[in-house]
Amino acid sequence: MTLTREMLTVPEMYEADRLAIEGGVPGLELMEAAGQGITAHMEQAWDPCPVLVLCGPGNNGGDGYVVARILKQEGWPVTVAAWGDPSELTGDAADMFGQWDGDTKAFDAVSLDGISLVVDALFGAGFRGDLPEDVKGLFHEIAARGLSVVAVDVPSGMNGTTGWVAEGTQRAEMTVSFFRPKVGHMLLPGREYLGKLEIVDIGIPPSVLDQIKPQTWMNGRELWTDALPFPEMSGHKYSRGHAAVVGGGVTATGAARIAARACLRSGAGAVTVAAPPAAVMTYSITLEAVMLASLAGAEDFANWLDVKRINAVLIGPGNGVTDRTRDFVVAALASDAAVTLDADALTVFRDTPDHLFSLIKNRQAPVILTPHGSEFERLFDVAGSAVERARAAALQSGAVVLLKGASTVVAAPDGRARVNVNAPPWLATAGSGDTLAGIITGLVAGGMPAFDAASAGAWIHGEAGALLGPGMIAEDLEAQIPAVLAELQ
Ligand SMILES: NC(=O)C1=CN([C@@H]2O[C@H](COP(=O)(O)OP(=O)(O)OC[C@H]3O[C@@H](n4cnc5c(N)ncnc54)[C@H](OP(=O)(O)O)[C@@H]3O)[C@@H](O)[C@H]2O)[C@@H](O)CC1
Ligand SMILES: [K+]
Repeated sequence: MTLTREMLTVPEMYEADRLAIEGGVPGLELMEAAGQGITAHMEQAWDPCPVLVLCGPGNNGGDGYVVARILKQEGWPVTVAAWGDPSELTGDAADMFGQWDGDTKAFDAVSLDGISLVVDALFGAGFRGDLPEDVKGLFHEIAARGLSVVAVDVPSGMNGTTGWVAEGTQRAEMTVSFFRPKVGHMLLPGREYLGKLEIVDIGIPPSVLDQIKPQTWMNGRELWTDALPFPEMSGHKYSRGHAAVVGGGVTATGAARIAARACLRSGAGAVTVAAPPAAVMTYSITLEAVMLASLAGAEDFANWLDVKRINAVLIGPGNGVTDRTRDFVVAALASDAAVTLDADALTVFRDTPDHLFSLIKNRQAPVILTPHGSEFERLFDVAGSAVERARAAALQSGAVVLLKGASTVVAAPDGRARVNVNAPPWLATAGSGDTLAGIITGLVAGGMPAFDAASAGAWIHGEAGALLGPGMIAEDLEAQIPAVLAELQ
């Protein structure tokens, strides 16, 4: 069931292609099926109209010649323009060019007059470097005329693994790709260039995935619903876990309150805010079901975690970049509880990230780090796409790393990564991250494995934001959690 959520890197897609051919599916059949899949989606979205098919020098161009042939057979007025000399095509693409029975214009001779729709079959998985100047020029003119573009596999210029786009890459209205989505399809900036993404079955047997063993998934309920901590009839509140949320000082209590409530709603049987004594009064008049403990220093905190058998701790929201915050993190990491570190609890280690990582690696219980982009950069010196960076950070730290962004990535130290894309843009609002950290901590307290809890937390958070719509504030999110959980049950 989880099979349909995998995403492939470009090398993995080439491997899928190779294994399918080795298993007896001819490459020409895959290309024919690719062309059929593209035209089927085009015919659903558009009535026959004058179409320009731009064909490149590799197999992406080969797909283009299939599209041109099928559309022409079905009565569409088709113009084909080739980038490079089509007589130099090799392999399946040369074969498909041979089967194209219309004219093929030279790239610099092409006119957009009278054209309504453009098929971009110039470069796909094999693109590297910069777009050629003449391609950029034509793309610019296509955009200026407001013509709709259908991209084959990826908009030409986009990297299917990283989502990176070369200068001049043209936004498509529809992108048709094959077998499984590519990781880059879900990452920015590429994700915004695709238009509607359609994935077509081209006859690659799914069994090739047993050999490829993809490590990246589109986050979604099929991946973790079974591990959600729904309470049992025989359970009582402490059997559902007791979470602690470390609270900030008197002028910064809101973040911990938001997180604690989200935590209680999401699976913890009980939640206590561990507050500095001076702030206890503020917390006590603003919390009801969430309990309160007055804890002066890290030693008291460590003893209390033990006595109360706290099984999940959240530190960070509103905590301040202070020695107290760092001491509380060290105490929490010395306990048996699962630990979520967010915001200031990450930033306090900006000068000593290796110290944090060694504390994480020297414990049994899981740790989840939930940085946004700049918090991430303070701890990790890694390059690449969001998936590559989150994965490298998880490996380096020994923690599950949830890197927040428009495409939030959750990575495990064993190399698995999930990309979450259900979050609406209005979810980027003050306090939203506190809610997310609270949800995750609640799920962990309820017994969910850390990687699943972080994945489910990101999804539930996104779904709650989507239910609310524009104008929502972080305080609203918590009240949506029951509806989202009910939908998952
Ligand atoms: N895999 C599958 O399962 C299936 C794959 N299929 C299709 O195959 C596509 C992959 O085909 P592909 O490997 O031939 O690569 P493709 O994207 O056509 O480009 C290579 C050509 O572009 C050139 N080139 C590159 N960068 C350039 C630049 N900056 N500026 C100028 N030139 C540049 C490059 O030149 P070279 O680097 O060799 O000098 C080479 O000539 C894939 O996206 C999908 O559409 C389907 O048929 C179904 C089955
Ligand atoms: K393309």
